[in-house]
Amino acid sequence: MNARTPPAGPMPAEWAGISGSRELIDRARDGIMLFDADGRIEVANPALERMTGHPAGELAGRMVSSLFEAPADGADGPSPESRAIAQSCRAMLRCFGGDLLEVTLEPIRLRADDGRELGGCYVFAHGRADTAVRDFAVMVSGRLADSRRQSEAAQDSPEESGDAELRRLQTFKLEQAAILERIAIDAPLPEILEAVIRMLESYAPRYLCSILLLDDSETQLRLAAAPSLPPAYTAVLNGLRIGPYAGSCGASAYMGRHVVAPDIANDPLWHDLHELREPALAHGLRACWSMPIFSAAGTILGTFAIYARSPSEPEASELALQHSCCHIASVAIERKRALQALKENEARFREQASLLDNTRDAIFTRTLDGIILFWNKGAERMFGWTREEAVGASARDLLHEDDDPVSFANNAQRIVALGECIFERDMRDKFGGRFTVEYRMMLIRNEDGSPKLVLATLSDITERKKAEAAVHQLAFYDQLTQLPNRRLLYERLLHASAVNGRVGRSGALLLIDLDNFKTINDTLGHDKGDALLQQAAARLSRCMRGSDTVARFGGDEFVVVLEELAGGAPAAAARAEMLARRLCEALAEPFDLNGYEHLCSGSIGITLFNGTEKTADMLLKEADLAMYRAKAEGRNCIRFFDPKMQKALNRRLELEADLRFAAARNELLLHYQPQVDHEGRVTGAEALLRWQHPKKGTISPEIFIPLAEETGLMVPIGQWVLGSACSALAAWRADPRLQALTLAVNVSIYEFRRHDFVEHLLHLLARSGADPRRLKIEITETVLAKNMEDTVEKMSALKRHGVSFSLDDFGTGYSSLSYLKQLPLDQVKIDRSFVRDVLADQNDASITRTVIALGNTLGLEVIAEGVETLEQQAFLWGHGCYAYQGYLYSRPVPEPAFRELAGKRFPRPLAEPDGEN
Ligand SMILES: Nc1nc2c(ncn2[C@@H]2O[C@@H]3COP(=O)(O)O[C@H]4[C@@H](O)[C@H](n5cnc6c(=O)[nH]c(N)nc65)O[C@@H]4COP(=O)(O)O[C@H]3[C@H]2O)c(=O)[nH]1
Repeated sequence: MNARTPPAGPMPAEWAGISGSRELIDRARDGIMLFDADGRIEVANPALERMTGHPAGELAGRMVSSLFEAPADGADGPSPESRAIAQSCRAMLRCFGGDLLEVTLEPIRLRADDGRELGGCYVFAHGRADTAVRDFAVMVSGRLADSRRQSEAAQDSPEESGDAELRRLQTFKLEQAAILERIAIDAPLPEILEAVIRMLESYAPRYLCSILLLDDSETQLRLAAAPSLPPAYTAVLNGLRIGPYAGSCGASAYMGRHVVAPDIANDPLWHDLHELREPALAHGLRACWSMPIFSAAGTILGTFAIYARSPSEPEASELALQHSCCHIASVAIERKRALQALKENEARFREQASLLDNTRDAIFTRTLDGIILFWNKGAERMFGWTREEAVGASARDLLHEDDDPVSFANNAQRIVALGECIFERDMRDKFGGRFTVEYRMMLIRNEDGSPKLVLATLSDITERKKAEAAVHQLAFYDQLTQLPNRRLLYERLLHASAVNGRVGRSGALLLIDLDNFKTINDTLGHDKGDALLQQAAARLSRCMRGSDTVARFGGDEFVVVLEELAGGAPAAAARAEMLARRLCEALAEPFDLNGYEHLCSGSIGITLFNGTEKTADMLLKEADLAMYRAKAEGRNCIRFFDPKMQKALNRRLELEADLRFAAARNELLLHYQPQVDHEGRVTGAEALLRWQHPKKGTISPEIFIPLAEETGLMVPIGQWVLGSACSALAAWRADPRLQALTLAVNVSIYEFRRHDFVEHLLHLLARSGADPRRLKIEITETVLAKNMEDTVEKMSALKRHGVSFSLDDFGTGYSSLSYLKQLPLDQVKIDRSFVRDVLADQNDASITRTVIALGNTLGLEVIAEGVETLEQQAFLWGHGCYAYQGYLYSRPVPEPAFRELAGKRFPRPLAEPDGEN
């Protein structure tokens, strides 16, 4: 545009050239007026009349300025003289009746080539002017100028040039529509951009155009379309850096505005751009006007450049065309990018969905009402419903959520409240198959935070649950009877005592022992023993209520915990006894052990509890004591624990604790009781263990030996005894009075059974230097009862080293005498219980005689213990027993006293007493 413009002349006749465009102007939504160089209105369209309320046709002929108040934005008034092309502004329009209306004004000024003012066109809009209308108005105005030029040059008839213009314009519009259609059908972008360029180039054949797009780095422009520009030039143009002096396009993209280089050869923007400028000039490109292509959001997408072959500046019409092309290009680029983004999103979504399909878990989404929206392959596999069947269906129906409506409703509430919840649930598939899942629900929210939908992830944990159940079964249940085992019993007992203590209720613990079970196992075999335990367990369970527990405590012992016994202690005891009777009756029914009928009974010990002051162990001990009382009192009976038992129990517990350290504290010692022959000579001694308790004085072995045997202390104590006896024997070797004596030592079955008993004893003998031939081991019949082979083997091994054996308490056991022949014994000992009444009791006398005869027959020495009187001695002597031990000679004494006794001669038995039995 030439700035040195001469004053405007009269209204040119060329206005008639727009007559063919009137229809378009009249139909426009925005107000349009055309005015001459003096500012007199020539044309005002109906939209403008509607806006201002001026009657139709009344505006034509008025001065433009009469319609305006001062401009609203404080800029210069929109008089034709003061407005530049294409600068929109706010203006106040004076309406019919005087009201003011604020509008957006798009002014377009028209000048002749010689700079004369030709008039102008104003477009009024309430908001932003319709770009299409604006472009159109600009174009019409531009065409007016062209038309005037042509009429001046050719003096053609105005109607003809107006028609030609209208045809070109219609062609342009048709092409524009065709391009929009191609955009709509998603034709390739380069094709569309090229069509946009061709549209302009065919409308204005003297120009060549290019479209460059900003690359991802936003620092360079890439060639997108330039069909008519020479390839040698476009090759250099491609990759143009943007910047303030980077040619028309580089500067336009950099500054974000229209940049005009009227003469490339002299333009400062092109000055430093030799590599581009030279080829441009070489190919006859002299002017370049570049316009940024904006996105709807206002960011720069690229540039649209028009090249002219002679130095020039754009006319209003050319600017309008360029603007229009930029607009179409922007729509095409943005739509293409949006479609591309959509496609990428879709691809990403499909990829994510296929990832979801690869998981083993079932994943689905549903609305808050339960309508399924998404259903992955895992869900198809888990539930058997295909995606087509599931999407749109109700989760309630598909997943049988009504199976447990309460828990489901609770979880649905929880998820809305907490946003997430996890629970385990049994489910059913389409075909009725059942399985267990870990069900995770997560609430997905809308952007405003309101609940949108629920994402559910379900993992099948059926196998894990089974494995857990199997582990639990192994850990807490007895495998033979399937009853709770000892560990679970302790837990239940703990729980029962805690609950009962809280609510002030009583409970009872029953310990049931099957009478003579060991005999069944030993005589009938383990399979029958197992069958008996299984059937007994089933019978006991049948007598129980749901709240009670029957457990297998081990071996043939069962424990019952009665948790909820109503009433006080007496009522609870009565109830417990009643149940115990029922249990006894149940056990009394004959058992069918794989075809073998067996009658059984049980002994039951009961203790009551109602709080936690007694531990599970204490309760079990109490029931155990009561059960032993029941057994001692004839089996098949029921006994309650009473506090006296408790006292005894306490004493026993204390003693046990003390006994544990007795050897270490040197509280154990050996006493020696002489053994005498029929000549009255001391032949040996029996070593008898004594416990010198620091507070309780001497404690009898008859009290502490059974305790040691029960508590596992017998082995270390027995080892101490054997060690001490060996040491004594070794010491005796040096004393002529003692060196020929034997020393009898009691060995418990618990010591004898140990696999290394022989080695250990031989080691003690060797270490001490004692003569094995002087050591006599006293064993009881219980040693013989089990594993005869092992017993014979051990005895024989020791015998080979000179150790001899005496059978203690002979006659008191139940064992058959026949095995005596198999044993490498040296001596049998008549139990002192027979000797005591041998003169008074016929039975004892005859047993004593039989034992002596048997011993003699087998070639074994017979010794009698507990000989207190000369009469007893005489009886024994008279029936062939020539060795004695008893208070008649001496009580067990400490070693120094025994040394004295060893040299002593006791009176020999002279004759049998009168009145022999
Ligand atoms: N009424 C009466 N009693 C007499 C008479 N002569 C001896 N006695 C007692 O009879 C018991 C004999 O020992 P036992 O039958 O082996 O019976 C022993 C034995 O079974 C066990 N015992 C003692 N010391 C040991 C030991 O070191 N190891 C093992 N395993 N058991 C032992 O303790 C039991 C009791 O031992 P003690 O109390 O020492 O009792 C001793 C002894 O003091 C008598 O004329 N009249």
